[in-house]
Amino acid sequence: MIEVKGLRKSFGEHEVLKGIDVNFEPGKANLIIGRSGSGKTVFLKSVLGLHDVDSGDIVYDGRNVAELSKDERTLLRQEIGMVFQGGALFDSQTVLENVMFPLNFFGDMSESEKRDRADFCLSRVRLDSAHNRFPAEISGGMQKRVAIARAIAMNPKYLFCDEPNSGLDPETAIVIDNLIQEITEEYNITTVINTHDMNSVLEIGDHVILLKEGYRAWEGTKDEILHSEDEAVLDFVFRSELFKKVKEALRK
Ligand SMILES: Nc1ncnc2c1ncn2[C@@H]1O[C@H](COP(=O)(O)OP(=O)(O)OP(=O)(O)O)[C@@H](O)[C@H]1O
Repeated sequence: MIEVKGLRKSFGEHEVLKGIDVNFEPGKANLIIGRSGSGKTVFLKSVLGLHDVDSGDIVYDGRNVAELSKDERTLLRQEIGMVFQGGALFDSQTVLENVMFPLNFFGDMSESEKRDRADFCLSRVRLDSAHNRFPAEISGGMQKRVAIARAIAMNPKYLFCDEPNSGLDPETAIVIDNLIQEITEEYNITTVINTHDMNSVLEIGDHVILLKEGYRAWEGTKDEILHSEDEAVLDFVFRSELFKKVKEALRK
């Protein structure tokens, strides 16, 4: 579990996160939603330790990040997988090499163990036939699968995904959402996903956190969001035509 308590983060005079409290449980897809500029990326980066925060606590299974030594932070870092926007694969490396990258960097496996692990992760994301191709030679959906395979290579306890669906058609986006959820449940990972995509909320929103102007404006499940009459939820939800239709149908 990841506990976030009273998280505040400013850039100069601009306070972006205004005291956020939230817990992320393992085995669940925890979704952060909110308008552009509401602070989703700053929040994700703050929890990941990529931003120094002004105040608040970030606790990974009892380990308060602020109190960890440099070595303990390095160990924690190895327990975290990340899927960045756009996949962020290395263009000059093959699919297999991309997945082996964290194993080369952190692990102490032999070459054949690393290959076996990368093979396993690629087959787990149902990508068995692209090992020797380069990212530019495969589709956007396949690139996301490679990014997920790389993120789970080190068997992470925590998985962070920043807009994992960006640039994908709706059908492929749902496949990727379901894959992330399956992996989250199967390995009991604490997964946190930033998303703009209301389809994702309907598909995999076990725990949804709505950020608004740096506050946690609402928190609940995908089913609760559909029935919520909360002002912040309505304000956000009714920007999505799909969601608007679903909600109006439920009201009838
Ligand atoms: N490094 C930075 N320096 C100064 N301001 C920043 C920095 N990073 C983010 N901000 C500001 O913080 C606010 C929240 O940005 P953030 O990127 O977290 O929004 P977001 O909800 O992720 O938006 P989007 O959905 O468009 O990605 C914005 O006003 C942004 O300008």
